Order: sequence, then structure tokens, then C-alpha cells
Amino acid sequence: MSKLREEGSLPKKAANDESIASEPSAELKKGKKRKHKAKAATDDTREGIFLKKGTGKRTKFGDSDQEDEVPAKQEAQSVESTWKLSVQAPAEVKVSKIPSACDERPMAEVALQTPPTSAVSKPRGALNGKHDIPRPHKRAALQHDPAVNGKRQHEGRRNPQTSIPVHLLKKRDELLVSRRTLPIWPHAQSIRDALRKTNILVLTGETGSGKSTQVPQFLLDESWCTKAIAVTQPRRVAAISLARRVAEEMGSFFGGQSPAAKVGYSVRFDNASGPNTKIKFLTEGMLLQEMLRDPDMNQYSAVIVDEVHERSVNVDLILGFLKNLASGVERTGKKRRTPLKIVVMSATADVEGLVQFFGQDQDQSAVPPAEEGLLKANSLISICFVEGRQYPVRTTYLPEASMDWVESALKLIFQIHYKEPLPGDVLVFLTGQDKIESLQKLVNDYAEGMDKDVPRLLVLPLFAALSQPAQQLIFQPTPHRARKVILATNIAETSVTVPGVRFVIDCGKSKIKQFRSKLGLESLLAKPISKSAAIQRRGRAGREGPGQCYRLYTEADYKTFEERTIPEILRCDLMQALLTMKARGVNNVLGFPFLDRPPRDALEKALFQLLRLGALEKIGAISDIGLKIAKLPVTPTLGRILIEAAKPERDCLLDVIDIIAALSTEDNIFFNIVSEERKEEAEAARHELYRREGDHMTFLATVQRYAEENSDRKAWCERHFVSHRAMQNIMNIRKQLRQQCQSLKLLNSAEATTTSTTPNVDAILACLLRGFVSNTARLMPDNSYRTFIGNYTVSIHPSSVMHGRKVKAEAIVFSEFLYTNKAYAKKVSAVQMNWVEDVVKEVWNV
Ligand SMILES: Nc1ncnc2c1ncn2[C@@H]1O[C@H](COP(=O)(O)OP(=O)(O)OP(=O)(O)O)[C@@H](O)[C@H]1O
Repeated sequence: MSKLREEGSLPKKAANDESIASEPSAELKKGKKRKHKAKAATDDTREGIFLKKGTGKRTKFGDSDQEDEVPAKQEAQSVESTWKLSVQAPAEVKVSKIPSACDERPMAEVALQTPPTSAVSKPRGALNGKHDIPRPHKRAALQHDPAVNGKRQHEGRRNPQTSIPVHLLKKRDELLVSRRTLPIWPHAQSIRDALRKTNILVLTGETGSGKSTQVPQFLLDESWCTKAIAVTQPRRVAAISLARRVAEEMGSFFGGQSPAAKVGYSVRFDNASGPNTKIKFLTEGMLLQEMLRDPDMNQYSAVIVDEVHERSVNVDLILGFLKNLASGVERTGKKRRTPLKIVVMSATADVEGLVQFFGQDQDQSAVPPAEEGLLKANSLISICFVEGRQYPVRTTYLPEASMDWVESALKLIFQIHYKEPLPGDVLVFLTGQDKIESLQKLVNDYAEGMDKDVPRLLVLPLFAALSQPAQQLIFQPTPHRARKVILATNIAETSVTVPGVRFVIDCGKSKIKQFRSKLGLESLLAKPISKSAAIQRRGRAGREGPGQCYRLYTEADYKTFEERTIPEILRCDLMQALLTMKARGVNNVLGFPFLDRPPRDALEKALFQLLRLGALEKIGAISDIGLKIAKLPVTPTLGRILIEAAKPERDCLLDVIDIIAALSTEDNIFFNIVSEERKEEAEAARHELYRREGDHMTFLATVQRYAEENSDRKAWCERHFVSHRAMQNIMNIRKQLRQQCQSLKLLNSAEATTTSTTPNVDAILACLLRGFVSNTARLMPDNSYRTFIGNYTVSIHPSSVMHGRKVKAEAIVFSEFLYTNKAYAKKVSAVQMNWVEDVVKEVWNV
């Protein structure tokens, strides 16, 4: 830890040098080995963090912060301050009252000491440190549904009337006490009244005020609510954790088929809902899929679109479809007997824009009277604003811009750890997996050097490319005498309550998807976040008690942030969105009610791409192929490849399913080995899996070897430096894709259970080319690759088995494009030039 005392002792280029991810610096290694002896803190005037053992002044900490005004209705109203990573005598935080109408309780007194043993929480549960983190739960283990969990759930006492286990009811009653203190609680009746009078409600309220968990429960017993309520979430981690929480609050089983399982969720490749589910949390993509099967949404009485401010393409489509349903423009199936109720909510929504959007083309007759607590927008739309935050969050800025925010985050984590008593977990927002892994390594390295009596740090990553069970680990209780440090991308930005989190560190950036129309490819670039995103990040603290948010940027920087994130529909590839619209019978996409209309040329480009995939007829109507693709839970490109592989002349569907399952898993199949020695060992072990044709055939070989392994698959993975978790996930996706191909009659049941034979490499590559025709490049005389479309230079990514080959393929097809410091082709296969030319000709002639 003492290494952290000196500014110069931290790795110099932590923020932008990829090398921190690979090898710890010599300094760091030395620092790790040394047992840190306490050194006076208060006499050190350099920047850094330090401890002084046993003095109660172990940490220096910066300028005293001020608390937010609570309720902090608007970001601008909150009192914020800057802090320095410099030496100051620690200021004591005083007991203060929360001036909130809904909840007035003293803020806990914070002793600025290393957490003394007495301040440390009682043993709280399952996680037990670095080496005994519980193994990721299988989904069933998270569920209360006896149909899933079997015997264990049948044990224990049950309520004789409801036959629900007593422990669930006890938990429900306990949680009711805290639910009643939520700012939204007093608004329950207004919300019900609003939806009795109008069909559309736009609801805003502070982060943590109770929107996502309470609103569906408020509506459940309404007379109009005879069917289920759908609640959409931008991300699966939120959908799953909210479903679990609401099930607990309702004393209900969770997921599955049991009549007592009232709450469920549905995310891609994982459906934990059944016919008795009354509240279903779904990702936006899953609701869109349901909208294709059930255009009038007959299985739902209400749809709640949560976190609408995120403005993903999917949410914009959902809003457009819902608006059409509400205004009667679109009516494709059986007419609904009762109108669908629509709730749109967020802490940072553009209320005016939404009201205007839903208000256009509405029938303005039958004006209901205005209600107290509701601002009446017009005859069919209500607005409700929930004031107040449950707990205050103090916001602190850097006094001057940091060149290296990974390093700033590292210092701050240790400052918090040494200064703040337990419990109090830390949630750090970073840009992506690479930065998360760098910081995880740094924190773990420094933590090894901490004194024995300092509580442990338990670092947990959270990013999209992590399997679901691994993501769910963050919700496990923090073990005794430990502090969780969650390193997350913006997937933890909205809707999620991570129990135990008191401190949020926000780097102020996130990776934004950008469609590079010239290239016809999407890239992810780290860009400053919007004010709305910063507010959401801050809102992850202050949910279970007072919190603090440290912004790794200056207040002046904050003021330059855009108010809202630019809607994804204005900056991404629209192919999937248009296919979904066409499949739902929207023939005139240019006339679709978009909340923000994408540029006409982007729409036209996407239409052409779909035409080239054969998903549309020449007149613009959806083709049979397009209808099939739309029903597959993969991108249009991957869907097209599956359809191609099912053709009798290709006859390689099972193999292609394996490859697509491998491309669809979030985890990396091959561990990223950093040490040179281990790298050589891994290369040798994986040699039998590598294929000269490239990454796709390598994935196929890996999946097939794994599937053939009958003795010990985990050991097989260890021997080959392959992620067992990724392989388990791939097997699950493979099974589901086989089932879906069966239901679309691309496979028959006998084929669906056969094991693969020797792959027909040429046929497989031809199928990949048919889908990824835009992702092709040819070898140039200077040994670089240039894309066929756009004529851009791309380099083969170092993670590819084709990287660094002396004899280069004359042409390549790739399934991922990455733009960092330069353009990379990822997941690459070698193909022949004339194959590409043939496909290009075929496709361009449509
Ligand atoms: N998994 C959980 N564990 C502990 N407390 C929780 C959990 N989920 C919710 N809560 C409590 O319920 C409160 C309300 O959460 P909810 O997600 O409904 O708020 P919200 O208004 O939707 O917030 P946001 O706008 O940030 O999504 C939280 O502040 C927290 O106190």
C-alpha cells in the first residue's frame, strides 16, 4: 500500500497504455512483495494515499465535501464540490438531516478511520474473499420456483392458505417496511388514478425513488389488469435483478411454471417466465420479439417502458409500435377488449418530448378531469413527477482534469478503503472490458500488499461480455471484513441496485456505438457521457443509505456534457430495426412514428442491406427469408447465414449453428493470457484446435471437441486454456438455436439431435460470406488489407489465429469490426478472392 503514497510509484500510463493489462511494472512487483509498514500519513504532503497504522488518521483525504441538497430535484440544484488527491487532515463528516418530505433520517456519522473491526459488518453471507467467491449460480439456484428448484423449496413450513413458504412471506413483510419509505409510495394512488383515466402515463422520479420495483406492483390489482404486466429494461442484468427483487417484495416464487411464481424475466437465450407470471421483466429486444408473435400484445394489460432516457434503437421501436397501437393506426390481430395501458418512465426522461410524441394523432375527445398530484398533459396522457430521493448522495469533482483516470480511480478506491468504515462497497464506472481488467489487476496487486488487519478488497468485474452467472455475482452479499469493488461499464448505469454500494466513482466516459456509414461498419469509441448518464451513475449510490459520488472530471467538464445521450437510432446501423418493422407489417418505414427520425440516407442504406441479404423483396416488402430471419434471436446477418446453411446445396446448418453459437456468447472462448511463458504453453495446448482457415473454423473445432468430450469437460477446458463458462454458454445457445431452426423448419427433429461429421469447410465459408459480404477485404501489394466496400484499411486483430501469419490469405471475411487506435478485423477467416467476387456480384445484382 505504501507504494501508493508516492505519485510516481503508480504505473505511469495506467489510463491509456494497454500494457498495464499485461505485466505489472517492476515497481509494482516490488511493491507487492514488500510487506507494508505503516508510515506517518499526516506528515506526507505529496499527492497520494497512505495509511498510518493505529492512529485513526490512516488516510489523507481531500477537501471536505458538501452534501447534495436533498431532494436533489435537478442536478443543477445540488451542491457539489471538488476534491483533491492531496494531503489534508481528514475532515469529519457531521451528522446531518435529510430535508426530504418523504424520508427524514440522520446521515450516519462517518468516522474517518480505517475500518476498525468493530465498525466492520457482521458476517453477511456467501462471498468469502478472493479464493472462495462462490461459484456462479446456475439460474435455477437463484429461483424460488419449486418447479425449478425442486425438493429444497418444498421443505420448510408453508402458509396453509396460500401454501407459500413462510420464509418468503416473512421476507415480504420485512421488505414492506422499507418499501413504505420510498418516495414513490405516497404516489401509488395518483398513479393508479392516472391509468384509470388515461391509457398513457409518463412518469419521472429521482433515481432510487422506487419506479421500477413499485409501479408494476401498484398496478397489479387494478380492475383493468387482468393479464400480465411487461416491464422493459435496457439490459439483462437489470431485468434479472429486478425480477428477483420484486419477487422477494411480493413473497412470490420467481420464474418458471408454478402457479405461485408471479414474477419472471425473459432475456435473450434465457426465459424464466411462465403462464402464471403476472409481472415480467424483459429486455427491450425480447419485447420486440414478442411483438412480432403477438402484434396486439394480447398477453399484457400494461407495458411499462423503463429507463426510456437510454433511447436504444429497440426502445424507439417499442415506443413507435405502442403509439400506433394506442392510436389505432396499427391493428393487425384480434382486437383487444380493453386498451393496453402504457407507462413510460425514467429519472431523466424528456417528458415534454414524450408527451408531444404520444399526443400527436391521438383522439382528443372525452377529456377526463384533472387529478391532484397529476399534471394533466392532455386527454389521453398523464404525467406524474415523483419528488424526492431516499438518501442523499454527495457529489465531488476533481479540482483539475486528470490525464489518467484509471490511476485516479485506483487511488480513490484505496482512499475510500482506508478512510471509510465498513460496510460500504464501491462501484466504479469505466469504459470497457480492457480498462476493467487493467484496473482489476492493479487493485488486486496493491491489495496483496495491505496489512493483514486491513479488511480485504473483493474486486468484481461487470461488463456485457461476461456470462450471466458471472454478472450476477455482484449481487451476492459482501463477506465479513471485506469491501466489494465492482468495476463496471455502463451496463450498471441504470435500474440496478447493487446491495451494499455506498460509493460511486465515475470516469465520465463510455463506449458509444457509432455507425461508420462509409465503411458500412459499426465501431465502439470511448466518448464523454451525457449529463443524464452522469446523474444515473450517481444514482447507483444512495439507495440503501447515504452515498457519495466521485466524478473523475472537473465540474467545468461536467457542464460541457450534452444534456442527453444521442439516441442510438441516429448513430447506429438500422438493419435490424427495419427488419423488425417490416416483419410487424410496417411497410412504409419512412412514415413510422419515430421519436427522433433517423436520417433518410441511413434508412435507405439499411433497406438496401436488407435487400442484399434477400430479406426484402424488390418492392420493399419482407420476403419469406426476411420473416424467418426476424424470428431468429440473432442479427439479420447471422440469421441470413443460418438460412443459407440450411439450403440443400450447402447442407452445413449444424456446423454453422455451432459457429454462430460461438459468435453469440459473451465470454471469450480463449483466455487472454498475459504472461509470455503461459502464452507459449497455451498456444501449444490449443494447437490442435487452431485451423488454418481462420477463427470461425477454430471455433467450430473447439465447440465440437468440447461436445465430444464425455469424461470431464471442465478438465478439458483447463488443459486447452479454454473458458469452461463460455463453452457451457455456447452449448446452451447451440441447443436453443437448433430448436429455433427446427420450429422454422430449417432442421428436422432427427437432424437436430445428430452429431456433426467432418465439416465441409468451403460450404461453411460460403455461408459466412453470404452474410458478411460487407465485411470482406482483399490483400494489397503492401501486405495490408483493404475492404471491398469503402476501400478502407483494416488490420487483423491480435486475438485472431490469423494474426501475424507470414503467408497471408488473398482475401478475408470477418465477423467483427473494432475501431480503437486503428481499424481492426476481428474473428477472421481466409477466403478465396473469386468466392468474394462471386458473392459480391450476386448480391449487387439483386
Ligand atoms: N436488489 C435490491 N437490493 C436492495 N435494495 C433494493 C434492491 N432493488 C431495489 N432496492 C431498493 O428499492 C429502491 C427502489 O429501487 P427501484 O429500482 O425501484 O428505483 P428506481 O426509481 O427505478 O431507480 P432508477 O431510476 O435508478 O432505476 C432502491 O433505492 C433500493 O433502496
